[in-house]
Amino acid sequence: MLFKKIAIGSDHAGFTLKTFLKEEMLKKGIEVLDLGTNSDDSTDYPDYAHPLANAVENGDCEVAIAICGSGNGINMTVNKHQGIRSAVCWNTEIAYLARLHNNANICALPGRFLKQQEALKIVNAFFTTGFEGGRHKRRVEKIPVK
Ligand SMILES: O=C(CO)[C@H](O)[C@H](O)COP(=O)(O)O
Repeated sequence: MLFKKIAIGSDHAGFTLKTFLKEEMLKKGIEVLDLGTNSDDSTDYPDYAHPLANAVENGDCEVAIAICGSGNGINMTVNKHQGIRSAVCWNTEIAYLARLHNNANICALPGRFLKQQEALKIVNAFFTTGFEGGRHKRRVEKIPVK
């Protein structure tokens, strides 16, 4: 694992997977900042996405896991923040490339479409892969709207 502390957040559709992944990260000795939600009662994903993005932007954590039902809404929301590069990761190869080529700092997961063990493999791929730099650095630097 490249990171000692991560943040995690979800809406109601991601709550069960968030709980599972948080426990798995804690077992590995990773510190976890859990920004909610705290039950499967219906919620609005932006209410959890913005605090999660803020935690990464302000340096509380280098990386985070964001979960909603499809992964899309929470991904769209965190990507509104200038310092965030979030990728919806639905398999290990996508997670690997999100880090290697895109230097992604948030792993967005579709909680309603992943089995827990699949999600764990995806997160492990994300957290163990470094940024390749080189030509990818030039491209990543061109992402922000000036
Ligand atoms: O995936 C999501 C956003 O992209 C949400 O988790 C999903 O829209 C929630 O749906 P519902 O209110 O019907 O449980």
